[in-house]
Amino acid sequence: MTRQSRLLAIDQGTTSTRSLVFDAEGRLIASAQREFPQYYPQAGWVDHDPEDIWRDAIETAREAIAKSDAPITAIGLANQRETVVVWDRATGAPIHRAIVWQDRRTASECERLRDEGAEALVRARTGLLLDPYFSATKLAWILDNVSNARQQAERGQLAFGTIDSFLLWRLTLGQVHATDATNASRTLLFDIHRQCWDDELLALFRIPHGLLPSVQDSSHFYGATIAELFGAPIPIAGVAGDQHAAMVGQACFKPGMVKSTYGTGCFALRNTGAEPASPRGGTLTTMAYRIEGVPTYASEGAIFIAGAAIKWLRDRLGLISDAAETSEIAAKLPGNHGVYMVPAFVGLGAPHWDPHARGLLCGLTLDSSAAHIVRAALESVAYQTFDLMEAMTGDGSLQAQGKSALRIDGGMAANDWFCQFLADILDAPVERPIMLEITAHGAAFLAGLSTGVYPNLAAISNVWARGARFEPRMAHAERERLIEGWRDAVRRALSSGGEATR
Ligand SMILES: Nc1ncnc2c1ncn2[C@@H]1O[C@H](COP(=O)(O)OP(=O)(O)O)[C@@H](O)[C@H]1O
Ligand SMILES: O=P(O)(O)OC[C@H](O)CO
Repeated sequence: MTRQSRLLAIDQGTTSTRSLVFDAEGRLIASAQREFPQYYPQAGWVDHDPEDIWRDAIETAREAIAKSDAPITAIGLANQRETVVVWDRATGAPIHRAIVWQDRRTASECERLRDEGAEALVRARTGLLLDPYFSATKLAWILDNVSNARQQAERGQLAFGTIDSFLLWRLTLGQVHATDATNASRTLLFDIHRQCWDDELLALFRIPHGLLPSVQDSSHFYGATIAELFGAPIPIAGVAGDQHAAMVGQACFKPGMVKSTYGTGCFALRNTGAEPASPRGGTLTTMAYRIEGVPTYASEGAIFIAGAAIKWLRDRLGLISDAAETSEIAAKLPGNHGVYMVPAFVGLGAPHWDPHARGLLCGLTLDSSAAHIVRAALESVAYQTFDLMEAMTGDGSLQAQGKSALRIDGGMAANDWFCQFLADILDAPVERPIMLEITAHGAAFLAGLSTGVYPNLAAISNVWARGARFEPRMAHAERERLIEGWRDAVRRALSSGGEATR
């Protein structure tokens, strides 16, 4: 291990962009972060301005590099997944705002394709479902709705990418048009078994092949940044979708290991090894990571709203002024008083996959207070995780997977009350690493792996360090009662009147 190595991770998330410098022992040396605007042009639509993302990526990277005590060995990128950017190859200018993973504008197109019987093909090739969450229908929407876009795409004048591809293009001034296998696996266009773009899927979604980036390993030399950006070229040596980077950051390298990341949404991934698991109960089959050409697969449960519910309490309801207050507010209550929140603000993801579900608060009485609503928001994220585990294992327990602890990270993992409640509801221990910036850590690890900072995955496992462990301590009957109350609330929120759609 090279002692003076410094790895820069750029973690481009849904609500903020941050750059962090780590040393080879995994210590955080420097960081910088910016929140950026969210655009909601219509109900259920969510856009980002790619220029905001580019500006923040560069500014935070420059700031972190300036604070670093040694030169940067390599850069790793982690990014919000599925979000679509289309840009002009000649100018690098986006032709439309980025359409964000949370955006539901293509729900009816997905329903049309499902009615035509396309879901079996999609499920078999990609491990995913026909849901507006994924990239393909968003990309087709841009081609169909921006004047001349389809013609330009067919003439090879445009490029498509998830956020990683767009940043790679800009960092290398158009020399690199690439993505990694984890990001590709979220587009609905990539065959996860053959590890290539799939012509039948491209035809189904009407996507010209010439738009697509090349697909590389997650740990790979992608190219070097142009010298003008950071004073000297720096190799870009790792790329992964943020949830996959978190798998690496949590050192979930053995089959059966599970991590759950609580940022804007919550994404639980279980390593299934060299073979893709058959999807069950509304979970997805996806890549964990791809290293030296060898794919490692994962089962995934995706919850669209986790920390975003806490942000909503702060920004829209004004019930709190800081997310961190929620831990103490919830802890002061003896119970939830029968109040539940189903934060289906953008529909429900796994295991229900109901884009038309909408959020609700229920069980309110004249006794209910703001504190009950705050607690209900925190509780909802734990119940949703239980639903994911249940979908993955059949009974909600982590023990059923032969592993006893769930490794968690992301903004909400800082909340002790939430961590304890999660352990109680899952009836399993929850482990939180010392380093909560696990996504960025994973991106740095991937860059360090391809530049010789780490010889192998075992060296990365050695860097992972547990910060806290929460043991389940809730009585069985209480847990059952709470989960039953949650199930009742979810039935009310589903658009199909209580039946899970898949
Ligand atoms: N102490 C806390 N308790 C509950 N939620 C929190 C806490 N701190 C941050 N959050 C929530 O976590 C989210 C930020 O986490 P982060 O991992 O930075 O998200 P992202 O990468 O999606 O932008 C925000 O939605 C915020 O509301
Ligand atoms: O920005 P995050 O951390 O909420 O992650 C977003 C996911 O990648 C969407 O699939």
